[in-house]
Amino acid sequence: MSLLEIEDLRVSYPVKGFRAKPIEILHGVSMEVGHGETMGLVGESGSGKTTIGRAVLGLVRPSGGSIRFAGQEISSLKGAERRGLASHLQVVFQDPYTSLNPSMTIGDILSEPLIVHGASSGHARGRVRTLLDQVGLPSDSIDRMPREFSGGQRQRVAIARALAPGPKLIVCDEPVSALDLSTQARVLDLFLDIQRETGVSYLFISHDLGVIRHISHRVGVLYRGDLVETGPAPQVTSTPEHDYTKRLLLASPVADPVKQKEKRQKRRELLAANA
Ligand SMILES: Nc1ncnc2c1ncn2[C@@H]1O[C@H](COP(=O)(O)OP(=O)(O)OP(=O)(O)O)[C@@H](O)[C@H]1O
Repeated sequence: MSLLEIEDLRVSYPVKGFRAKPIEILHGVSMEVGHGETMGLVGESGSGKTTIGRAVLGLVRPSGGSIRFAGQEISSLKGAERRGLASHLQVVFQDPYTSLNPSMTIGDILSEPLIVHGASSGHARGRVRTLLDQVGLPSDSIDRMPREFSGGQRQRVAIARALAPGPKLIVCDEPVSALDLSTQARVLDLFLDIQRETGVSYLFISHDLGVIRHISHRVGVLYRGDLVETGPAPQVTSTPEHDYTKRLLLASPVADPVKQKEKRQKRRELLAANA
């Protein structure tokens, strides 16, 4: 049994206007995330990646299908039952500038989820030091404010906060796209190290095929609310089967200008063949 099993997931959003019908964003998505696995979810803006993450986190109610976590149906959980899941299911958002409370110290930001789950303040303080070490931040960060940190360091704090309750799965929603390239690489490596140490699973959302290739064991490609291709990361990101994935691959930038030119030509040919 996989840790997360999503089956025929449908989500619709309301549309403003008298008698306007809700618009369906996800049209029956099925996918799984195994224990200790990273499932990468890639697709262009508006394809519904974040909506899948929000449905898993209980932030949006599906109009159909099921979401099972560790064997339990969670799509209709509410109140205390949903809150009880929080220690197993965490999230890291895209923007490290807005996701941390600017008026709290790093120590308080990291202690909060521990104290909510019943830890004493002494125990929480000790655990915070371990978490800071785990994400590569100095222990004196504990008394500092988020504004004193760079974007990459703030994202490390956000990762530590997600790790605090010892989750089984972290939904990572574009967690490196607000960072510059070298910081991206370091934060991605941190995600990999943490997974090796803790066995946590990731549902890793990104529009960037390069990022997805680097971090994922398996990849799902989302196109306009449908999962059009799923498979091992090396296969999907180098020899994709679906035309949309081929276009996505040819649209991703490469450093070598000759290769970039070849890619542009292949992309033109593919588009012409499908015109
Ligand atoms: N709360 C909402 N109400 C109405 N429509 C929404 C809402 N949230 C998202 N949408 C629409 O649902 C579609 C999918 O959005 P979603 O954020 O899931 O896509 P995405 O693939 O994550 O895109 P991006 O990479 O730009 O974040 C978009 O057309 C978006 O405008």
